[in-house]
This record gives sequence, structure tokens and C-alpha cells, in this order.
Amino acid sequence: MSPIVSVQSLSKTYGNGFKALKDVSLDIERGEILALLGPNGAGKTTLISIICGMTNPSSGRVLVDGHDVVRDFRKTRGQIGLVPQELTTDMFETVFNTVSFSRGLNGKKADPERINQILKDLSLYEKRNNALRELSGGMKRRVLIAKALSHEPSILFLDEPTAGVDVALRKDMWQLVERLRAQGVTIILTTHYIEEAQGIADRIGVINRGELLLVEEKTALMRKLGKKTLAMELRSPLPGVPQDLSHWSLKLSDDGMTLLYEYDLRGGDTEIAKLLAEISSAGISLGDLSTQQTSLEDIFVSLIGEKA
Ligand SMILES: Nc1ncnc2c1ncn2[C@@H]1O[C@H](COP(=O)(O)OP(=O)(O)OP(=O)(O)O)[C@@H](O)[C@H]1O
Repeated sequence: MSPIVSVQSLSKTYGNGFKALKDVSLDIERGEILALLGPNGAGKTTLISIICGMTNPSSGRVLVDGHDVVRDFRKTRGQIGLVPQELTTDMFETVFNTVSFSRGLNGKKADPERINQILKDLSLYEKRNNALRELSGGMKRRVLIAKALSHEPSILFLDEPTAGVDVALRKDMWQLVERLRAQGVTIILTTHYIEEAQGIADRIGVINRGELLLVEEKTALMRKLGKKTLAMELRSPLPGVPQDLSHWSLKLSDDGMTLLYEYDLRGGDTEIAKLLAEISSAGISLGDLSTQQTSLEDIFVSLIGEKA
């Protein structure tokens, strides 16, 4: 099937000459959850704004379901829901009207029942007649999501959805994402919280300084770049890694109390049993053992570092 979003050689230079995107190409498949990771100023919001037809590209193009986002703006925008970072709406309007109006703006017929259902799903129903300015910060974030969902989009963009929100909203948000995924909605989110991307995304894209460094399936990425470290606490300190174990490329902690062994996730753990046997034959007695897996964060930091 053709991708639902096709970003083709996209570049963006702002009026002041700043190049925010440099030749970005990316296909987004129907129904997937794609997380875009990148440091501040990497170009994530610029990319989203262009896909949503709110910013014009300097070169390249974006197709949404086969339609050009500049030429066929109405058609493409109607398929997209965008949860931006901040609410820019009339603060005196009620929750219900704000969300309902959003549906109308996207060319859909009024449907109070559906709007009420969305408000219930987002625990906003009790506040439906309150003005936005009477809501807490977290509730305003919920309104942003309700607005984005008001016209039943098939693609949802979440721009840093959980930055500065409390645990309850974060949990609700991910439940909602799971529900939407089950309905076949394609979800693209940007986040600084790498563990979130790790938990929820099917694919991860890494953006830095306007360049898309990679897009890869999360599991493949973790497998390819992930490593594990086995930390073996010693009962008594060693002055250095014993000669007998030199073929293992072990590291010794500064205090001489922990031996560290880094291994590839692809290798399985058969080697570990051998290593432990050799350590025991070398007369070293071990205390506690623990393993640590490279997180997506480590991978991300090393990728960004390499290209910096
Ligand atoms: N209207 C504009 N004019 C000039 N430069 C801009 C404009 N909008 C954004 N930029 C610059 O483009 C770069 C990318 O910004 P963008 O908002 O896309 O980054 P981001 O990855 O979303 O960052 P963050 O994680 O901080 O939201 C930044 O250096 C920003 O200063």
C-alpha cells in the first residue's frame, strides 16, 4: 500500500536565511506510530508544520494520501489532526464550543454526540460548559487533544504531547494513543522523552540540525545498536583485570570492586556462562550480578554526538 504521508526531498529555509530542514525524505506507513526524536531546534516542529500545510516548504513536496499538501490543502488538512504544544484559542469560549468549532473548521458537519464522546474519553465532559480560561493547564492540554480529534482524522500529530504534563494525563494520553492505533489512525509524535518513544513507537526517526539521520524500526534499532553490560561485583578488590581473563575485554571499575563486561545483544547469553566459569576458575569470588541494557537514549546521544 502507498504510504499515507510521503515527504520528498523537503527543505526549509526561513526568511532570515536559517536552514531548518535539509533534504528530508520520509515515508510514513498507514497505521504506524512513528516517533521523531531530536534535540531542541532540530526541525521537528517545522517538519510537522509543513506536513500540516501551515508552513510552506522552500523545496521538495509532501503528499498526504497521494495529495499535495500545498495544492490540495483542504483535502489533506481534513485528514490530519494536530496537537500543538500550546493552546492559541479564545479563552472565553467554552470547552464544548471550542472543540465543536474545530470540527466545523475542518469541514465536518456538527455532531454534538461525537464531541461529547471525545470529551468523555478525555475526562473533559464535566467541564464542557466551562470557559477555557477556567481550566487547569493539564485540562487545557486535554482540550488541545479533543480539538485535534474533533474531525476524526486518520493521521494524528502529537508535538511533544507530554512535556510538562502530570502522570495521570500522560497515562491517559498513552491509553488514547493505543485506542487510536487500534482504530487504524497513523500517529506521529515528537518527544524529548526517549523512554516514551521506546515504549510506544513502531519506528523511530532521529532528526538533528535539520537532517533526518535515520528512520528505523524500533526493535531493529535496539538490536543493531543496543548493547548490554554485565556488572559483576567482587567480594574483594582487584588491582587490575587478571591476566587469565585478558581475552574477555573486561573493564575494572576505579575502586577495583566491579568487573564490567559489555556484550552485543545479538550474541545471546551463552558467552556469559563461559565467562563466569572462567572467573570462578581464576579464583575470583563474585557478589551481586546485574545487567544494564543500552537505552534508546544512549543510542540517540551517540548518533547525535557522531554527527555534531
Ligand atoms: N519562523 C522562523 N524563522 C526563523 N527561524 C525559525 C522559525 N521557526 C523556527 N526557526 C528555527 O528553525 C529551527 C528548527 O525549529 P523547530 O521549531 O522546527 O525545532 P524543534 O525540533 O521542533 O525544536 P523543539 O524541540 O525545541 O520544539 C530552530 O533553530 C528555530 O530557531
